[in-house]
Amino acid sequence: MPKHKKNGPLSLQGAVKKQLFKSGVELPLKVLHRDSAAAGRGLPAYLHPSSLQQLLHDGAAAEPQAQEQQSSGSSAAGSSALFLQLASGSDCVLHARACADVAPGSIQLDEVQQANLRLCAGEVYKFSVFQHDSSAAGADDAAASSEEEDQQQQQQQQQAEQSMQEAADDSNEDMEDAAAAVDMPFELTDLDCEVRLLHAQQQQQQQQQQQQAVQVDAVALTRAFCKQCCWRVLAVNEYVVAEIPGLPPLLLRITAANTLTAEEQQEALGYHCFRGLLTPDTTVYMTTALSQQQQQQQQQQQQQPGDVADSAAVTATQQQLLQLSVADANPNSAALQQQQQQQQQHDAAAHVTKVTPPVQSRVAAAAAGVQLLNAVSRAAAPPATNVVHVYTNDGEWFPVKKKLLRPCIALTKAVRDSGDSAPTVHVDVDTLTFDRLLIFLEAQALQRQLPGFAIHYLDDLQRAGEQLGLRSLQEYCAHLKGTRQAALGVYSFADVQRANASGKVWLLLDGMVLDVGRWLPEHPGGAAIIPAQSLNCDCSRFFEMYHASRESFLYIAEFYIGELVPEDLPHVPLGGKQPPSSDFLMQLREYTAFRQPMLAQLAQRAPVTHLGAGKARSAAA
Ligand code: HEM
Repeated sequence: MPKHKKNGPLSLQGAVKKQLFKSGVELPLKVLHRDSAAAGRGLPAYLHPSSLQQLLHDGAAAEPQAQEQQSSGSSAAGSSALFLQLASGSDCVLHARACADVAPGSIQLDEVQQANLRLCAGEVYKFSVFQHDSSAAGADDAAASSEEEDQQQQQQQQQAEQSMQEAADDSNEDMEDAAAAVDMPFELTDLDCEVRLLHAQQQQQQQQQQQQAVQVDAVALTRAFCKQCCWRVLAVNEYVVAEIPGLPPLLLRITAANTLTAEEQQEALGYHCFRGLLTPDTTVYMTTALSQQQQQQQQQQQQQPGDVADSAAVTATQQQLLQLSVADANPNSAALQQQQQQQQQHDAAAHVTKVTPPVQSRVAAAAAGVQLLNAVSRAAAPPATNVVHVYTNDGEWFPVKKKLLRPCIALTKAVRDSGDSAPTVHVDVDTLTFDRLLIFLEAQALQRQLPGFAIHYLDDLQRAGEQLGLRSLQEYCAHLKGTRQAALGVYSFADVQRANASGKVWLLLDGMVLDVGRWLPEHPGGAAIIPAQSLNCDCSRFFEMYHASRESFLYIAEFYIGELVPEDLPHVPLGGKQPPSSDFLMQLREYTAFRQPMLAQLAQRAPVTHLGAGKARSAAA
């Protein structure tokens, strides 16, 4: 079971999701500037206690979701700390506290907070209480919570509260309260930060004269960062300014955030994490930032065959990463000692050279203004085998989870490929259309609201659906265009026989009519067996015999074109020597609940009393 089952990421195209998510009371607040260099870095946003109360309590008559927010926020009321976000939706989440010195109706933010939220001092913006939408977790996480999960969550929460207690010092008590305010919503497993000097240009000029970069101990930096940000919500591309005594201020940019482990990510569908809660269990990776000019130089170096060794060395520096848990911010912690021991063992085994990078690396780091010492690389991810590498007709490449592509029946072979490396397919679809197709697939897989594509994209999308055998997309586009024909029908046995005689391949499976013609070349059992054995009969028994797994059930919806008129059922010969088992039929019906609307319509219509060819056919959907 995924560790973060209920506390998954805010995922699926953050912007879209944020719009769907109603955020309760929206309070206009005027932004007041606070000089962080003078007041101290890493302080929360401050607002007047009355504003905080308004945010928490004015929404008494709000919608249920908003009320839920009130209750989650009310625990923060006592401690006068909470998480806020822009009402219009923002990735960055503010940790805010009440302060009587701030004028009512305003909020005091330092320059980093303003930059993160793209706000100008003196302007008025609407804010609301932030609440993590746990329903946005991956599809696999969408299931209702079982007792076991609840217990696990309680345990996790107790553990977290305990470690929170341990990690607490005077300066982060407020942050704990704020974390409690959103009921421990979504913990980060790991986070990547890119480091540079805050005042890079000025510093670089000085360094150029001195020909050296500022040397930063990655361990000390991580400790400082974690101490400042523990129990705060951090978002990708958010900036944090960290200070280490004796060094100029450092600017950290969050470059990646994950609430699932690498293995869990492999499994999860539609996982797009862009923010989460930093906890004592989060692993933080640090790397130096390369300036644009350096990146260009690096690319040029890589293009020159003779310089391969040099460019590799520069890349290695860029990849210098630090892995350190927040809990290890305490130098005496057992975890740190254990990790150091493990690291020593690992280094001895892997012959990792750290601390002193090669000369080229030092030059690269110097240009970025920072040289990280004691950096350790993130373990390389194993090659993914659960993806298909899809190349679009304009040369773009998408690694897509096999599970997500399953409804694309034209890709069945690739999806079912069980080789050691991920299969590659080329599709005659352009990048933008394929991107939209993926959004559709993801919404469909996660049972979310389907995206409302603009009318001018629909033709391309419909064609892409046809290309990839994605019927649901074809139908959806037709539906959006308002030209949807009666896609599903009620067919007589004679209709089916006639279709098969005309070269189509229509199967009858427990009363369902399935058009599998275009898919035959992709059928894992081969293209020949179905037409040879299963036309013009009920193929339920063959289906049961040949398909040991239930995977084949998952495809049926893609072929479903309607129902056989019930009166004809007794006249359809059975394929195979005996009828299908009742167990099989029960399972089949469980997997084909999509039939229900058609069956309900059939139950209401007047019975047909003869086998009149074509007469039974009626538009049903
Ligand atoms: C909508 C109709 C069908 C679908 C979606 C379908 C799907 C599949 C799938 C996914 C497999 C891979 C093995 C598995 O998952 O169990 C498979 C294998 C196979 N199918 Fe089908 N199938 C269909 C109809 C049929 C019919 C009607 C026949 C026979 C008349 C048939 C014969 C086979 C055979 C012989 C294999 C290979 C079994 C093996 O290697 O053990 N299939 N099919």
